[in-house]
Amino acid sequence: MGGTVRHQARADRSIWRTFPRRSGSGSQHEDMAVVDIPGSKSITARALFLAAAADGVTTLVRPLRSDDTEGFAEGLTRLGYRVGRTPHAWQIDGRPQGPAATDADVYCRDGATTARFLPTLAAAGHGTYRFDASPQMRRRPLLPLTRALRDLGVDLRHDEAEGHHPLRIAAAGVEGGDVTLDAGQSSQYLTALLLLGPLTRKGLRITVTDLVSAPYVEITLAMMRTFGASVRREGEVFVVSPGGYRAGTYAIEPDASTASYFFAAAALTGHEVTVPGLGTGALQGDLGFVDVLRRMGARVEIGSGGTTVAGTGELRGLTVNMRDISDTMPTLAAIAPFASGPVRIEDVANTRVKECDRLDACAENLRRLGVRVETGADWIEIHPGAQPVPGAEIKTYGDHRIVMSFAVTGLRAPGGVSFDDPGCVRKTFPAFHETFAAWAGSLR
Ligand SMILES: O=C(O)C1=C[C@@H](OP(=O)(O)O)[C@@H](O)[C@H](O)C1
Ligand SMILES: C=C(OP(=O)(O)O)C(=O)O
Repeated sequence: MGGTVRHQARADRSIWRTFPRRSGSGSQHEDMAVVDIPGSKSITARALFLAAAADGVTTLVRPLRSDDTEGFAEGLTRLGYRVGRTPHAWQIDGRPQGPAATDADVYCRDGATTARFLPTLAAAGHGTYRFDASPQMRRRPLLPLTRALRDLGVDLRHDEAEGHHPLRIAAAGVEGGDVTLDAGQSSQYLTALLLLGPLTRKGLRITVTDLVSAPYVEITLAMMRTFGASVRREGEVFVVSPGGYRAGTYAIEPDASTASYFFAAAALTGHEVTVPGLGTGALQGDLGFVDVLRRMGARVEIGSGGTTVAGTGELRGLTVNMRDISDTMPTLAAIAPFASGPVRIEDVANTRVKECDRLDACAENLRRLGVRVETGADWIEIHPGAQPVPGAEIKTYGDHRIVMSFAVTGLRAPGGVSFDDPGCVRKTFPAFHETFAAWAGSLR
């Protein structure tokens, strides 16, 4: 897709014209919307791994259908697993079959969950497996994980750059035992090892020296238990028992990081949005983004059936630590120019090793929008100015979150925003532009 998509403030029926006044309880908003958000990428990826590793046929209900998860499912097919699809469910047969089970080439596309989780599934098998990924994913690190796998006796070689794809594994099962891991750059290293634990002969005892994105590990632990594994945490040590996984039926909840764009847009424009299926009991830490919006002045209700965010006309500046929810850092950076004071986001060094260097990408695009911004090794500070934000072409760096975040900015920028690569949203939300434009257009 070329640079044809544009998200723009509406001059005729402006969605940012006036903010409803807050008074009393309940909703005073004329403008209400319910948005169905596609399934969680992180939960779909884990569910695919767990289903493949389980002892029978598993049905995944409402999996995310996007490039990352299609790539994960294709990877499983390459490794000899049967994946059946209907529009709303995928069925995975947990027994790899045919020659692919012992000799396979897997292409992980842009997906770090695929590129980091699938090699550990392969390591638990018996055969020769080669993994490669897109240029974007090849640049992203995985050395702490591959080092830990080698420490556990896995015969693993990086074919080109040490600690990066492509890599090959001559697998003969994993005995298990003690291993130490630094997950200060990515929690996905720890998730990959945890998922492997029940497939080893003796189980795993993983000592973690540092950890970012900790709520993603909670998702992993919860889902492993649902699939019948025994795992416990003793401070910095994670103890996983052998015994494999049980097949079953698993329903995927909506993606909380994706929902952040709609929540942020509501807070920014003074409208109200409800995302069903993502409420109390949700597994994903990124739902915590609504607490940031609440601190800024939005009204937030998290109920058993879903979450509602309503803009109040107030969008206060703040300082916030986003170590646990850093996928929503660009969402906050993109609405920060409209806050009443500076917005400082801290402890997000790992966002520099995502699909792109997100601190630099946010700073670059905010500057294109005429906004003053400063960055450091692990922080960004955005200074709203007195002038309106005119709009700009956004440099995406092939990063879906840069596109989806700055689409929100476009709702308040009279000149709107356009993108050099709008299609990169395919990674997690192929229908983003249509869905977002239709939703924004429905607001009065
Ligand atoms: O485990 C997961 O599904 C994810 C963990 C996070 O990555 P890091 O742990 O690398 O921060 C997050 O950014 C990514 O989108 C998904
Ligand atoms: C960082 C992300 O993806 P991943 O690490 O799974 O490729 C993301 O979706 O923002």
